[in-house]
Amino acid sequence: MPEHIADVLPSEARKIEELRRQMLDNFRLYGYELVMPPLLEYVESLLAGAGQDTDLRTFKLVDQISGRMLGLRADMTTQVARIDAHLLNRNSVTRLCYAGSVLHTRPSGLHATREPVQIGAEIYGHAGLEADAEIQELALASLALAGFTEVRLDLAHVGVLRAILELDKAAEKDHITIVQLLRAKDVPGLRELTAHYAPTTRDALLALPHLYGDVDVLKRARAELPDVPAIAKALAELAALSASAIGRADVAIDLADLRGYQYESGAMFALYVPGLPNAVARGGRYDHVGEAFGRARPATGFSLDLRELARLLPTAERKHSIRAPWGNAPELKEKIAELRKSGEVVIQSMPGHSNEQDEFECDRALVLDDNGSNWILKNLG
Ligand SMILES: N[C@@H](Cc1c[nH]c[nH+]1)C(=O)O
Repeated sequence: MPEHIADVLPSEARKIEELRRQMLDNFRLYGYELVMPPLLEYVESLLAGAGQDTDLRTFKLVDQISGRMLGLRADMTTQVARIDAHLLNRNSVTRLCYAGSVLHTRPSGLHATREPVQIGAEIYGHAGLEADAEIQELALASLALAGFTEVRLDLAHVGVLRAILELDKAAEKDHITIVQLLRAKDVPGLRELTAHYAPTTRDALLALPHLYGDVDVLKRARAELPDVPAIAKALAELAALSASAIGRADVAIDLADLRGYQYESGAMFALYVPGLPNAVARGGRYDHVGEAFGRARPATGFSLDLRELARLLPTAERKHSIRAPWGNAPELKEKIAELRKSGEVVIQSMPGHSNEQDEFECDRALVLDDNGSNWILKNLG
């Protein structure tokens, strides 16, 4: 097997599948419609509106039919945005959800898989914070379904850095380097790069790595960052979103968090659970991806990797099941069908073999009673 590619064996597969069903069912309760974008498509449409990171993470191959370059999806969010922009052509609010494998050319961490199972939900057509708040609530509800009670919500906002850069042409030119330095929290590097910038820009950029902590950070940010409408608006949005998460997660603000800086255009969040240093779920606003498909639509959503989440959960208990003989007798077949209909797992033994499963534990057997006329259940001690 290639590195960071692996089979998913029964007990793990069961955990992933159970989570997938629970989360999709919950999305449905909020009115999200399921879509299934293709595993691969032309690279231009796959990467439309996405950043350089997604490009580097995307496996590419040549299409034998068209001779054009195809990409294997590394993130389903842009595909779902394309579906909203091109195919649905609705003007009102559209809620879409999805679940499927994505592929990464390189793993995102030491133990990360290169084939995550991505699940997520997106809202199109509403620019207000209500949509962001619903997505945030859905992401938290998804982790609650998986059994995580201690969750930290980190909030960030693309608008803050963008507004600072707009104040200074020199800084705008160094945009990509600045993002890299901020991501690495490399303050000395940042100090060197910003030495010749206007003092307000320099001070603002150097303040960002320190603007991390509980919601009081927002007050500090108002005092330390330039007093321009775009920054005030971003900070107000973060205040509102942190208020809507109170009681459901520990909220932290991180104004230098740019790890998901791909297509995002507004407030972003990351969810953390104990035992894992990386975020288990990410989301945020990305209003400009639709434009790349010719139809600007406000957009916000979140996604997470079910494989990674399942890894953090204890092994699922083996399901109690019933062992039955193999046979053609109508009474036996009828009895087995009846038990299965009632939700019991009935495993018929193949002649000459015993059963071996990771997932099921046969605690009962279907046997003929003493008269040899009725099929009854016998407890296996
Ligand atoms: N797909 C993004 C998260 C996201 C979903 N919708 C908007 N943002 C990611 O994997 O980081």
